[in-house]
Amino acid sequence: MLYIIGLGLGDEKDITLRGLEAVKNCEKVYIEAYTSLLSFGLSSNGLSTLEELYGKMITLADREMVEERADVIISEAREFDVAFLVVGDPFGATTHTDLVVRAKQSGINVKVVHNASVMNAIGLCGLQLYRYGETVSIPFFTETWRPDSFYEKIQRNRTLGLHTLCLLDIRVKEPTLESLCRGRKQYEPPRYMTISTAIEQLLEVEQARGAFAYGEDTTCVGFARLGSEDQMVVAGSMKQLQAIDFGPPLHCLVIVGKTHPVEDEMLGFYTLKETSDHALQ
Ligand SMILES: C[S@@+](CC[C@H](N)C(=O)[O-])C[C@H]1O[C@@H](n2cnc3c(N)ncnc32)[C@H](O)[C@@H]1O
Repeated sequence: MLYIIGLGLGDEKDITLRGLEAVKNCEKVYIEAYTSLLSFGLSSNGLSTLEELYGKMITLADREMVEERADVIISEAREFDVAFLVVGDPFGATTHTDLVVRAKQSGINVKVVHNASVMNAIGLCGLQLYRYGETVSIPFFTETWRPDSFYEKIQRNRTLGLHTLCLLDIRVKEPTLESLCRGRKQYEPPRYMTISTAIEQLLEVEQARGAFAYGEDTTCVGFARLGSEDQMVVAGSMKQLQAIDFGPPLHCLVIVGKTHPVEDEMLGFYTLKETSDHALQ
């Protein structure tokens, strides 16, 4: 059996009882470490916190292992129970659907244990799930690669009066060119996009496209470290949020569409006038 288990968003305490029971019964435990991040990170310290709690060794699975060597995980699951842990919910990132499909096609039983995902945590600012449009991803721009397909999607959402959840890029562990040339894979440290960078890129694209999908004065909500003790939620214009230091990752951003009066009341609790305490729960 292959168990795909969501860990929630905060720390080691957010696993469900159902998930914990499954992990404890599995012979091998993998953790996926490239689509999200627990508040304590997945450094060796973070990993040993989890290992201690589960009473199991955990194998850190990078993108290459999950996407190119999924058959190893699947063939192990043919022999014994395997747990594959995902921060957030297993289906909060498209990539894990592929693992489920491949396992099922190989005749392996798959059991999914759900947990909180960024997709439901954003509701805490009072914007209602059914008033959200299509979610977009904002990738890191480079000198030569500045993809902007998110622009039309945001424009469409805003024309319909809908809110847009923007997921911000995570660049994890690319081997440096130099290390590859020397024949030894050495990885770059991960990069996590901040709200400030996301807004800078969004405004750059608006300036280039000029269709007034949004602008400096558009109301947004910035979220940092949702689910952790020091989570931060602030509502304000793009320009205002760009100037705020939201601290360590992960961050995401919502571009607010047309609001219902109840949404306005809730958003009021997070607007910038009361910034003495951003870490509203
Ligand atoms: C692929 S998505 C979500 C994956 C995760 N499995 C889930 O269900 O939440 C990853 C993106 O969601 C956002 N995100 C995830 N967790 C977050 C958190 N705790 N606080 C703020 N943003 C978060 C970030 O923008 C991050 O790059």
